[in-house]
Amino acid sequence: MSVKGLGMTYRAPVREAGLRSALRSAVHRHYRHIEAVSELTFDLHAGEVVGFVGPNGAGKTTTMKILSGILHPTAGEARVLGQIPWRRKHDYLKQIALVRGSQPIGGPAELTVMDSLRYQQILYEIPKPDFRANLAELVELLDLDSLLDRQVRALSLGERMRAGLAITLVYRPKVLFLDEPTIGLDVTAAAALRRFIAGYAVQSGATVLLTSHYVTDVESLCERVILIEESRVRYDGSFASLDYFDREGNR
Ligand SMILES: Nc1ncnc2c1ncn2[C@@H]1O[C@H](COP(=O)(O)OP(=O)(O)OP(=O)(O)O)[C@@H](O)[C@H]1O
Repeated sequence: MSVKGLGMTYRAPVREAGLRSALRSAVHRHYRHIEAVSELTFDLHAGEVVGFVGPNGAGKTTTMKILSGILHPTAGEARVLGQIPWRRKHDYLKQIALVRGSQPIGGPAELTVMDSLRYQQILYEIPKPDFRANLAELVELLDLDSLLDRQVRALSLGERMRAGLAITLVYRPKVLFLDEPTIGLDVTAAAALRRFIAGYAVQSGATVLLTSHYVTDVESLCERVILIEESRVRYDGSFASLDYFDREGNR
């Protein structure tokens, strides 16, 4: 994966409070430009697990959305698996995944976990034997047996995260963007998830870019860390030499 001079400026409408301002802004719209990501440059090698850290609003989620093809950047270049992410080629989307801890499962919440998994099988054209093998492995690693016939809407946050990972990983993405995977989880669930991610990365050889505000996640999973502050890369190196968490605490 290579990212060169990546930039993203959002154009957000500005509106003051009150009815008069609302009417005025319907006629004359004013916009504010927000530089979310600026001149971002880094390379990731295949199979690396890299931490992507920084304070709230630094631009981490925006970067992940660009690299997973959800957003079109306003500047710069990126190649992931030899492709330009925002072209959203079917072949590209089949090989990558973005999992957000705040929203681990997309799609209708009325479906059961098993239905959602089957839906992925169809969507990602996973051959039956592969689907069966991948599923069996994920069910065991994520302790999913009792969740398969449950509706997504009725799952707790921790259960939703486990199910969300299975739904994503069942198609074996080669590149995984994990955005705050342990957010809101209790200590035991977070530790189990970290063990799973570490094991999955080694066994699948997937490249993982992971954001987290928790030092334990980054320390236990990532030798290398990229620190982004105010939309720019401030540090790219070993976790051992990073002083961000000492300075900022577990944010
Ligand atoms: N859709 C949007 N429209 C306008 N501004 C946005 C939009 N999404 C994000 N931003 C702004 O872009 C900046 C970067 O946001 P982003 O979500 O990428 O940060 P982050 O590093 O992931 O933060 P956090 O740690 O809080 O999740 C912030 O100033 C945010 O307010």
